[in-house]
Amino acid sequence: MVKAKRWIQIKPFEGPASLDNFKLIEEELPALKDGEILIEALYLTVDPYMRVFPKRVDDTPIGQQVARVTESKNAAYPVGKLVLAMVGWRDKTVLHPDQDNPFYVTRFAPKKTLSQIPDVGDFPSSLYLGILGMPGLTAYFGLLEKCRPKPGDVVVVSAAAGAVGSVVGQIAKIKGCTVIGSAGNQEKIDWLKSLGFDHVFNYKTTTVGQAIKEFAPDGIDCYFDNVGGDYALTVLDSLRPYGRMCCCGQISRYDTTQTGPIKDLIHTIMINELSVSGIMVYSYSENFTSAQQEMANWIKEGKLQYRETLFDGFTKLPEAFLEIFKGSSAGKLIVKA
Ligand SMILES: NC(=O)C1=CN([C@@H]2O[C@H](COP(=O)(O)OP(=O)(O)OC[C@H]3O[C@@H](n4cnc5c(N)ncnc54)[C@H](OP(=O)(O)O)[C@@H]3O)[C@@H](O)[C@H]2O)C=CC1
Ligand SMILES: CCCCCC(=O)/C=C/[C@@H]1[C@@H](C/C=C\CCCC(=O)O)[C@@H](O)C[C@H]1O
Repeated sequence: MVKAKRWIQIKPFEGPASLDNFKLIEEELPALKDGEILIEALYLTVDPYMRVFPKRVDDTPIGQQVARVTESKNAAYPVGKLVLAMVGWRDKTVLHPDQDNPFYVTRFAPKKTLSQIPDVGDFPSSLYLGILGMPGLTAYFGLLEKCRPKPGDVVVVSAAAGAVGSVVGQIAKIKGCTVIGSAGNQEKIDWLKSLGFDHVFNYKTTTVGQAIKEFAPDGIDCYFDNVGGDYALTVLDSLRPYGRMCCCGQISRYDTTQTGPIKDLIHTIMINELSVSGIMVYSYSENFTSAQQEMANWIKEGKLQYRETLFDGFTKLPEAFLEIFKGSSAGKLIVKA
């Protein structure tokens, strides 16, 4: 019998998430049936949506992991093979490779629990949870398909030092844009400047309105919104005619019970003929591999850089998750099991 650990959420979030919301349990896994495999987590992702996505299986928080097959009754999945699995915060899992993803919701999640690691080059496998995985793909499609940047455009990106924002800003530079990013501490600001961002400001000490006045007095062409709230409303109001906004996330609103004021955006959108689009990255599933290949090439050519903040140990999952909302680390947050 194999003993496995998994985290469960023992009480709903009320206000900011805390360690008390989670508990680690141990249980025995069933023996493998024909066709099934046992996988063991190598790297687990923590992402902002985990704070608000309502779905749970066995009270286990949602999430993808890079895992290794360690026992197999399925010839297509030999021991040692690496896979991507949407099984939540579990260190070991018995599953059938063809099984449907219990977290599946149209456009919001992969249809199957298991996905293949794309063959785009020799990279550390943790990157398939970050720059070559869901967050990187969100940046790629959100920027290129929704913001449609042209050379010379002024692009603003919020939460710019995060897994999504840092890729957005770099791709915008590859496309010849002027990039303005924001982050919450000096270390992140220095990193973003080293990546080639033209202007970076600390949104905790400079309002986005002040930053726009200083760095983009003639207005903005593209806004990649990761934070929502008043920040988003301010940038929306500074978009030039035919400006594009990609509404990617509202992290400023996730870790709280409060909701902010809703303003009437319709007039602004109409009068400036703005395209304000939502994005759900899995709508682009069919084009993932070509996007991953292009980003992999950019990484190899030194045009795209990545950064990871690693938490060491499966027991660190809740701590890593809370870190998202503290905002003190840059790049992709990953837990090494
Ligand atoms: N639509 C889609 O398909 C997807 C959307 N997303 C969304 O993209 C956004 C970024 O995700 P990702 O890059 O993975 O996140 P990360 O966890 O990498 O980065 C999160 C960062 O957001 C900033 N932040 C945290 N709390 C707040 C707050 N209250 N107000 C303002 N900023 C805050 C912090 O940086 P700092 O304070 O230094 O700026 C923090 O480090 C999220 O809103 C997420 O939901 C992500 C993936 C897919
Ligand atoms: C719900 C707030 C998060 C929105 C932005 C975001 O981070 C999206 C990430 C998706 C995620 C699915 C998340 C939420 C879907 C909500 C569905 C519902 O029924 O309310 C996951 O699939 C990876 C990203 O595509």
